[in-house]
Amino acid sequence: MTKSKPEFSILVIGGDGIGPEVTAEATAILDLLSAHPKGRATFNLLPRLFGGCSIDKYGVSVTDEVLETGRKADAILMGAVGGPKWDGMRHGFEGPEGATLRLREVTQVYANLRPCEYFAAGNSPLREELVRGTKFIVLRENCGGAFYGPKEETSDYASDLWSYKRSEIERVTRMAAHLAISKASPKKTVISCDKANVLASSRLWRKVVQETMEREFPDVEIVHQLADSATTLMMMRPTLFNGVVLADNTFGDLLSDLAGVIPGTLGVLPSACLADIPVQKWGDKPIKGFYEPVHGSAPDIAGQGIANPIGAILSTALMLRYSFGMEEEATAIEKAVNLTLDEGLRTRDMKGTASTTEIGSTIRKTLLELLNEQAL
Ligand SMILES: NC(=O)C1=CN([C@@H]2O[C@H](COP(=O)(O)OP(=O)(O)OC[C@H]3O[C@@H](n4cnc5c(N)ncnc54)[C@H](O)[C@@H]3O)[C@@H](O)[C@H]2O)C=CC1
Ligand SMILES: CC(C)CC(=O)C(=O)O
Ligand SMILES: [Mg+2]
Repeated sequence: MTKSKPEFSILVIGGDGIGPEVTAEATAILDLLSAHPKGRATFNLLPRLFGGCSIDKYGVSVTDEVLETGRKADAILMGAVGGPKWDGMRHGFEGPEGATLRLREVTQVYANLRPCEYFAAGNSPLREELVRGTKFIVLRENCGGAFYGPKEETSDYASDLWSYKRSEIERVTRMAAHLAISKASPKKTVISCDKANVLASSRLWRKVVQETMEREFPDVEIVHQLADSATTLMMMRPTLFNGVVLADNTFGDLLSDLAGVIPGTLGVLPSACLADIPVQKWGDKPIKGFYEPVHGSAPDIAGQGIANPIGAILSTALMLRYSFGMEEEATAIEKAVNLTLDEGLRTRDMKGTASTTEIGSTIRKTLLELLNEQAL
C-alpha cells in the first residue's frame, strides 16, 4: 500500500503591480514539488484577490473570506500590494497595505525574518572588500509598534501610537536568540537596534531585550545599537551586523530595505513572517508562516515582465524550511537560484536582460536536475 503524502494548504496572494508576476514563478516551484515523484508533500494552492485588486472587485482591500482562509491555511505566500491607483484610499487599515497589516495581525505572525547576504553574482554599489562575508538576518517585530497603534487622521492632525508591551518584546527576543543559535546565523550575536535615547517605547524595548537575553540566553552575545547610527554602520561596515539584527516594526522595516544595498537590489531579498519558533524537522507539526519578498509592488516596472522573481522564490524556500521542515528542498531551491545566477542570467535590476519568466523557468529546470540527483 502506498502511503499518502501530507497535504499543505497555501493561501496565495499575487496582489498588485509586480506581485502577480513574481508570485507566479514562486507557485510554479510549489507545483513542481507537488508533482515530482520524490515530492514529499502536496501543496494545495488557494489563490485570492487581495489589496488594490480586491478593492477594484469587492470594494474592500481584504474580504472576511480571505482573512478566514489565511487563518486556516498552513501558510501564506504573497507578492506585494499597493500602487498609485489606490494611494488615496489609505485611511486606517482600509488601503491595500492595510490589508497586509490585518492579515499579519489575524495570523499573529509576530516575527518577520529578513535574511540578507552578500553574493558575488549581485551588483552591490558598495566596494567588494566592504561587503564580502556579510550575512545577517534582520528580525523585525511584526505585529505591534507604530504600525498597529490607534490612529487619528484628520486634515489638520494625525497621530500613530508607537507602543510596545513587555510580552511582545519578550517573544520576539526569544525568536532572535533562537535564530542566533541556529545555523541560519553566522554568529551567536543579537544586535538590537532602537532609539532608547529619545523614545519611551525604545527604552522598554532595550530593557526587556537585555533582561530576556541575560535570563534565558546567557550564551548569546547581545549588542545594543541606536537605530540611526546603525544605518551608517550597516553601509560602512556591514559585517559588523553578522548575526541577528533585532528591531521593532518601524526600524526593522527601514533596516531590511536598507539591507538591499548589500546584494545591490531589493528584488532578491526574501522574508518569512512566523507565528512561532520554526519547525525543526520534517514530520513535525507545521507552523504558520506568511511569506513575502521584502520589496513592494514596484509600479515603475509592473507589467513589463522584467521584475526579479528571486525574492519571491527564496521566500518559498523559507516556507519549506520554516513552516514544514523541508530543509533539503529549501536548500535545493537556494542552490538552483545560485547556479542560475552563476550562469550569468540576471534581470535588469542586476544589470542583465533576462525576463521574469526566463529566470523562473531556468531556476525550475536547475531545481529539477538537483532533485533528480538528490536522495530525499
Ligand atoms: N508587502 C507589501 O505588500 C509591500 C507593499 N509596498 C507598496 O508597494 C508600492 C511601491 O513602493 P516602493 O516604495 O516603490 O517600493 P518597491 O519595493 O515596490 O520598489 C522600490 C524600487 O525597487 C525596485 N524593485 C522592487 N522590487 C523589485 C523586483 N522584484 N525586481 C526588480 N526591481 C524591483 C522598484 O522597481 C523600485 O525602483 C507602494 O504602494 C508601497 O506601499 C511596499 C513594501 C511592501
Ligand atoms: C504593509 C507593508 C506595505 C509595510 C512594508 O513596507 C513592509 O512590510 O515591508
Ligand atoms: Mg517595507
